[in-house]
Amino acid sequence: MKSCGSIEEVRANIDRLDREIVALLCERHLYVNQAASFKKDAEAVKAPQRVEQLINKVRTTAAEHGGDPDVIEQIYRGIVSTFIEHELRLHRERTREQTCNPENE
Ligand SMILES: O=C(O)C(=O)C[C@]1(C(=O)O)C=C[C@@H](O)C=C1
Repeated sequence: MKSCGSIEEVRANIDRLDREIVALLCERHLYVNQAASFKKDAEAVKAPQRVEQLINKVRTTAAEHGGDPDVIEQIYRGIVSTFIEHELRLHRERTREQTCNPENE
């Protein structure tokens, strides 16, 4: 990270990083969508043990980068709970499609 000489330079760097972060979040979202199709019920979608495991991993990664593990944990809890909500909706829609489709009877 370089030291900036103006707020414009700071914001240009934030914008540059946001483009990368959003692209990575979009790729992450595609994998989360795939995860939903491997799950049987809402409990499996929530996967609380996996959430705690990944929180521990991102806390470690934050520390390795000289970051603040508490801030990163807070950000990730927001990301994962948003994905869980989306995954639950996807799962409900798929379950409804399967029960309503006569070919599945
Ligand atoms: O790993 C999974 O099972 C996922 O569905 C992905 C993910 C995530 O965003 O990382 C989302 C929902 C689960 O609560 C756990 C993790």
